[in-house]
Amino acid sequence: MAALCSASPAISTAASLGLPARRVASLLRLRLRAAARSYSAAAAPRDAAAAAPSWRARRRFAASAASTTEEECSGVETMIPPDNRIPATIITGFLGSGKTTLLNHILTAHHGKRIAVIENEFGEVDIDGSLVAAQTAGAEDIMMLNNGCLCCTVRGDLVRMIGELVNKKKGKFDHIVIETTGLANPAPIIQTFYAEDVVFNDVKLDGVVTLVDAKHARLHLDEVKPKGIVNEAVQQIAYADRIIVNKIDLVNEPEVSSLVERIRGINRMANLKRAEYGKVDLDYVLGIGGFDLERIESAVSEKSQEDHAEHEHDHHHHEHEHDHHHHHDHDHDHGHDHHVHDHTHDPGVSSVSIVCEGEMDLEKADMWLGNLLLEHSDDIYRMKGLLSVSGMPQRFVFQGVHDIFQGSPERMWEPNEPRINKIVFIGRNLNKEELEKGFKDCLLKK
Ligand SMILES: Nc1nc2c(ncn2[C@@H]2O[C@H](COP(=O)(O)OP(=O)(O)OP(=O)(O)O)[C@@H](O)[C@H]2O)c(=O)[nH]1
Repeated sequence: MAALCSASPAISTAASLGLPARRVASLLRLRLRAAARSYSAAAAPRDAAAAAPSWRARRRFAASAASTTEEECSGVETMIPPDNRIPATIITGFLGSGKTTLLNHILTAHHGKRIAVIENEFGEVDIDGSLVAAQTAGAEDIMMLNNGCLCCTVRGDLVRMIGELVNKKKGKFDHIVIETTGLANPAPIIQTFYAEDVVFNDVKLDGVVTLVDAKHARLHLDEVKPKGIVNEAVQQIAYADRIIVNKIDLVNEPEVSSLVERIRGINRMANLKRAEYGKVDLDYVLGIGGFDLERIESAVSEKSQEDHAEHEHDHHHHEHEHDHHHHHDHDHDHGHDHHVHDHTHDPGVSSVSIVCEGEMDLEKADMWLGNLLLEHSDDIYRMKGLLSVSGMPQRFVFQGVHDIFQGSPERMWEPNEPRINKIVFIGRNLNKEELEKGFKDCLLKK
């Protein structure tokens, strides 16, 4: 097997490299194994300058996995190397949910960070007055993207702007905040951070913050779109690391709770807070490391444990709701098999978390994950996991966004620590039973 020789955890974007399907299939199968090998066989960079070329190398995982030989790798790496790139936060949320209000809160608060802002106002020529005020108050630089929506037409502009910021102003700001239009699907914006060298080498995605309008969100979430058209309100929640249910002054407590439950059905990985006028602690939205491997545990641990139990409840609840909304026109057997029902109707966007004890067979897990992503990467929006791999003294952590995959061994297992494997998926048409079976089939048989 060809080995990846990279100092950093491996990232692959096989499909985005435009490779033929068969080649992509074999490359995807190398993900876990190559990531594990790159870790154990390569030397850690000592500083940011040394780290820079390896970031490039690891994103080109698919290409280098095929061309690098095992003998070229040397040294032993014992931890995930530091990432000193400039963090960037994406603020998203439906029209009028409070994105600009949150941005102003960020810019006017005392946090000592110098923030550069990229604002995507669809079709608008000028920034609104409040933002100008905020600029005076705190923003290091405000750049406008106003020729279209970030998620479709202006990705090139975003890349150019980030490049410009980095080239001309590096050292003058500590954080980039990107406010998207209310109709943006965050996926292509997230992918920009991995797909473009200009961005990837100097800037890292810190997190996706999604504002949800407590008063109007349900309307947008329930909107049935024509086949093949994404519901942006759902997508924005699905990709979030942090969710702010905003404008709670406009609704009563039961309304908020039912909305929170609905949001949890879509995304169980994100933290969620309720707010008025976007007023949240700044460390809730900045410096969150939503895509950092070393923070995987917090995304998949207690929350997913506790969510796991809740999920069962939600699952029933949603199906019940679904039945009543869409099937008045035929008789409904409420006593029928739960699982059969699951397969006959589109469950939409949801989260699935799986926890199991035991040791994973790396070959099997690699094959399973490779095939899963090959067949379903369009539907798997985000994924995070922590594995106990047979023969590996460290915990193996990974995360992915569609076909982008990043994984690495992390800290050592403690002597008496239970060997638990956890994986959380957020995506469309997720089949929990199938995923659970596939994951558990990768366990080493005793
Ligand atoms: N009552 C109430 N109004 C709010 C709250 N947060 C924001 N608003 C108001 O809601 C309106 C829309 O807020 P914005 O921050 O402009 O929302 P946005 O998401 O940036 O809007 P678009 O850019 O048009 O998508 C403004 O008039 C805000 O003052 C809140 O918590 N409660």
